[in-house]
Amino acid sequence: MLGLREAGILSASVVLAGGVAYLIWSYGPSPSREDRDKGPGTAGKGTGGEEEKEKGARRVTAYRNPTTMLGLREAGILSASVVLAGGVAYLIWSYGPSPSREDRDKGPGTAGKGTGEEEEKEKGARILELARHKTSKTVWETTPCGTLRWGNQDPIWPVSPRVQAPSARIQELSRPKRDLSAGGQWRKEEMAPSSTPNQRYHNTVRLSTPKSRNCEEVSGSWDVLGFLGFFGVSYGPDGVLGAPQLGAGFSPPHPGQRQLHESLGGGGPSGGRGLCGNTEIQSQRPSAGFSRPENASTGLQTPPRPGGVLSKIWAEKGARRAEATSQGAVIPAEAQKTSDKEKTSTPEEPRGTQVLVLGLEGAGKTSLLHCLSAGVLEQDIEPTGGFNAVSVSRDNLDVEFLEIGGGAGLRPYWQKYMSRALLLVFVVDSSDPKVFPVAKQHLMELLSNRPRLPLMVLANKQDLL
Ligand SMILES: Nc1nc2c(ncn2[C@@H]2O[C@H](COP(=O)(O)OP(=O)(O)OP(=O)(O)O)[C@@H](O)[C@H]2O)c(=O)[nH]1
Ligand SMILES: [Mg+2]
Repeated sequence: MLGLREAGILSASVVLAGGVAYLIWSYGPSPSREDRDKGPGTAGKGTGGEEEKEKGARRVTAYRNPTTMLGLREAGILSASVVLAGGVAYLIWSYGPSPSREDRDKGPGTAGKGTGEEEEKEKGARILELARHKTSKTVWETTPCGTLRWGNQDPIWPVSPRVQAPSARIQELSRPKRDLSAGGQWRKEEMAPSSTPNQRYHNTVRLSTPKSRNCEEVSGSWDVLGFLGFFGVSYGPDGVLGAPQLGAGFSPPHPGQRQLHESLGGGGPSGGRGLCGNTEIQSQRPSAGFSRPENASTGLQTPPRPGGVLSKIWAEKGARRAEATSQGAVIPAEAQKTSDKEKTSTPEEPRGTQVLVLGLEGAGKTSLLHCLSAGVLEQDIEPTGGFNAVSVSRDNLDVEFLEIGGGAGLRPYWQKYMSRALLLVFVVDSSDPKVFPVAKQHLMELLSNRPRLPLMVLANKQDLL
């Protein structure tokens, strides 16, 4: 009516609001060049019946989509609408992809119909495809190497045949460790710094096969009685430690050994050449092992030497056993009371069966216990952080060798164990004369409370002299 159709305005209306007339229109596709050439008034009318039909069909399609209707699709506007507010018409649109070059060449009105529909179809097909239920992927190859796979596969990494068949070393480690219960039990005990002697934390450890210098050729299995006898610890008739007795056939003492003995105030060297290094030991003391003796009534194959510490241990154990038998008590219960009795007993009367093994750090206390329990000298020994114990059991005799670490932080605990000791074995590294004064000082302090305690000074590491 207003002749605006040739300008591309599809519809227009006049609105009267607030006394003002507004002309509101919406754009449509521009008239074709032919229409413009034909002049105003010709466009939109059609040149023939077919053309009109075609335009009518196009219009129907265009009205379905506002952007198509307004002819804005070619400008990249996907949707648009006209809003009338406050008497003003606003054209609101949103941009979309620009028309392709082909669409632009084809001219306005052509884009958004042929190719747009195909595009829509394509998009719809894609959406349908994405929405379709996927079949589960059992194996997804994500790396070119093919070993790493993700998905519902069973093994992520192929199991190595080495794992499936354990090595000989693993099998060896998994085997039960040597059972030393026949001769002696090795107990590694850890002691908390604040603990008292009665508060121990036992942690029983079986010795594994040690990677160590083999002492079999020296001692076979050590006979603890022979061992102590060899080192010549003895009592006098009054119970006072007598002069050390040398085993027959021992080599003359080394000068360093004499120096150690004199430094410690002894009257003469004690002989011997170390724990596991003297072949003469074997000849002097053939091993009796830890096996049960034939004579179960005495418990010993040969009685200990009269006057020695072992004869005292033997006599004391025999007396206790007799006493326990008469009172109907069992020996272990009696042994439990020993510590209580010791508190009231005089220091000059040792009541325990504990051989206390003391000495400065690195002297060889743990090595001694190893030799006693396993008959071998362990080389990779860690410093003792608490204490170690070896129990040597025979029918009538249980002797516990108790080592307390020799580090400076543990030496204050030494004195606490002195009351239970039957014998003190003080181990000294005889290859290190520098430590002799310190060792002597500690030894004197220990003996100040138990001057009559039997003492054996073990000059260790003779092989290094
Ligand atoms: N050459 C030689 N080395 C020895 C001998 N006895 C012990 N050792 C070594 O001396 C080192 C210390 O021995 P340990 O038995 O740990 O000494 P320790 O007295 O228990 O020391 P702490 O536990 O720290 O108090 C270890 O490496 C032993 O292998 C010996 O007779 N000769
Ligand atoms: Mg030790």
